[in-house]
Amino acid sequence: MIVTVTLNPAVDKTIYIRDFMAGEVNKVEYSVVDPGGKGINVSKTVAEFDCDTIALGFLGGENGEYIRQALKDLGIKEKFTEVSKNTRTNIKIVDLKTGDTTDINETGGEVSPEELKEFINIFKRVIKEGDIVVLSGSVPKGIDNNIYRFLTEYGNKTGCKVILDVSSQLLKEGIKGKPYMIKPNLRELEELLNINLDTKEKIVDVCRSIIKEGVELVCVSMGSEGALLIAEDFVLHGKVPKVEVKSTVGAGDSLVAGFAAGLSKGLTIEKAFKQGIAASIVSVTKEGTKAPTYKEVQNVIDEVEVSMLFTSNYYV
Ligand SMILES: Nc1ncnc2c1ncn2[C@@H]1O[C@H](COP(=O)(O)OP(=O)(O)O)[C@@H](O)[C@H]1O
Ligand SMILES: O=P(O)(O)OC[C@H]1O[C@](O)(COP(=O)(O)O)[C@@H](O)[C@@H]1O
Repeated sequence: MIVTVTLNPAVDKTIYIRDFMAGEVNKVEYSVVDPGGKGINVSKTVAEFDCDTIALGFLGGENGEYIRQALKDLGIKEKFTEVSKNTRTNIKIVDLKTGDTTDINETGGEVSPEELKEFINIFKRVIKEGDIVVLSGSVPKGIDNNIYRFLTEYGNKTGCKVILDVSSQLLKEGIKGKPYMIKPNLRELEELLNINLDTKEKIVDVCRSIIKEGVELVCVSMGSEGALLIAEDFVLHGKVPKVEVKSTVGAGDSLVAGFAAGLSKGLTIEKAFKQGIAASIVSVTKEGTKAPTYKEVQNVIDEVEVSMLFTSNYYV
């Protein structure tokens, strides 16, 4: 089972504008709406891979109802904790001329201590030995920065593989729980360490120090430059072909999803990584945060070039 946790889901509204200019009147060409939030996007994609998945977290109000119904329509199981505050709406502005995306993310309504307690009880009841647990995204008000450390430690104790895709202080604290894998993008990694990472060697070195803290794998996504997968004794680089970008929103989630789906089906780490990258490539060619299908991913998988950059103690 792939259990996803989205503590701060969102209705993602992606607005397509040609030549977007902040501070000016902009004409919307068209827009799309999707159930979103990082863990939910992962569940949407792994479900396309025929993996058993369940989505957990908080949902409330009209937006919460919309997401619940959308997941039901997609045949995705969920056990979200109902909260009193309406789930947020995140606006994504995609410039049809440049392909650039501007994210306008709401913070998310406050979660009460009782609601948090209920979620934790559900989490403890749902996860089982052998599950892959994906913990992703920001947290709404009312939740401490150490929540992911707690959930990761509980997941480890239960015998799950925990994948953590969060940023800033949440990532710093979460690493202390020793997740199986973290997936920062390059900007998030630089922010975490307050350092400029302008070469692959520098990235590998800092990731190795994170691995020393008890994380097994660090997957650093680098947008159109592909991604690195760093372990104690190897480094893989996945290169991506040039594609027509419709929306980069959810690309990282698709990478995590393709990887998690691969692991749950018993693929090697290298093959799972390749599948994750292929899923992320398909994701950027789709509007909004529409999930890549299994067939679409298999159609591009041979275009992903995965090479070994480093083994044991020398660069190859
Ligand atoms: N412009 C792009 N062209 C091709 N692939 C892309 C592009 N942007 C992102 N990707 C793919 O999506 C992955 C995740 O994107 P990235 O922007 O690094 O993460 P996040 O969405 O978490 O910020 C990348 O590693 C890459 O495989
Ligand atoms: O929880 P956060 O960090 O505020 O991010 C939420 C946003 O991230 C997304 O899940 C997209 O994430 P990625 O582009 O990093 O894959 C959107 O669906 C959502 O609006």
